[in-house]
Amino acid sequence: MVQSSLKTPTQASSQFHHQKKKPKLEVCNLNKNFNQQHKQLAVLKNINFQLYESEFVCVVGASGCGKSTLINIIAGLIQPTSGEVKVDGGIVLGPGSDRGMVFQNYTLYPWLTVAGNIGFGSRLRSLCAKQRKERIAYFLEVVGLTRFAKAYPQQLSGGMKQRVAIARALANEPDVLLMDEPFGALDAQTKEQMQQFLLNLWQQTHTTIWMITHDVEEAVFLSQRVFVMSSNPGEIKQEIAIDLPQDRDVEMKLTPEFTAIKRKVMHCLRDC
Ligand SMILES: Nc1ncnc2c1ncn2[C@@H]1O[C@H](COP(=O)(O)OP(=O)(O)OP(=O)(O)O)[C@@H](O)[C@H]1O
Repeated sequence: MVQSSLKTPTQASSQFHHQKKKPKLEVCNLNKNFNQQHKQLAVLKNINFQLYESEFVCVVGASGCGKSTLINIIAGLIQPTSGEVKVDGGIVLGPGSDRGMVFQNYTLYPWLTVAGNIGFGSRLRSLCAKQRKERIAYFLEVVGLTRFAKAYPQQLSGGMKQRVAIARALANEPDVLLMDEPFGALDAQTKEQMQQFLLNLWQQTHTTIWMITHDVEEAVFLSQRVFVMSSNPGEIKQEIAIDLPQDRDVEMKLTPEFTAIKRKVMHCLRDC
């Protein structure tokens, strides 16, 4: 049942406190070189990190530092030059339904309705019709789009499309949700609404999330840890713990505590 796989905030936060055991996602000694003009370009160098169950981690770094290359390797879309990625201890050899993906540019299927898009994942398609219908209905409700179940993507706003993309990824119950600048194409107001939406969703489901963003404020607002990447080659230069209460709303962005952490991340980025 869908409901049983989602945790109440209380269950989720108690789980969060004894999480530091087995990583959900692990990246070990990872390097990636590309051939550019007959030379080997080292794009990623010695990337190592662990992501634990129910964590929300954001990655920031200058354009071209290798963030997309890294997420594509974790997704299994490209192979590393050396090193490995593990999900729940198993080595990633290619794309898989254990990793959900949400990209900046809405990757919905235009010929499917909202409900059809949400029900598209391979884990969902393996369910019987009744269970599948229930799960689609549940996730339509979670993202507030029940009324739009029969609409097509072209009839939706940018924020709604991204909510469908997030619902589609979550409905497939991935072990890790990978997001590549999911709100990068949205206007400032919609982006802020979507940040709050994602945070509320994470507080309900406590899905393990690894997200790339260019927006330092967004990274601090959403995550518990921020990885700052340097360029040429791309390395994780620093990991900054976001020591803010778990219950967050946009007003928090105006507090001195929030501003102090944001400044720390920005300085770290500048020094990279
Ligand atoms: N297939 C490829 N072949 C050769 N070089 C590549 C390839 N893909 C990426 N690169 C190079 O790797 C580097 C990192 O690119 P990547 O897209 O991962 O950076 P990024 O941090 O995601 O950038 P942005 O924030 O602008 O999206 C760049 O110098 C890019 O030119």
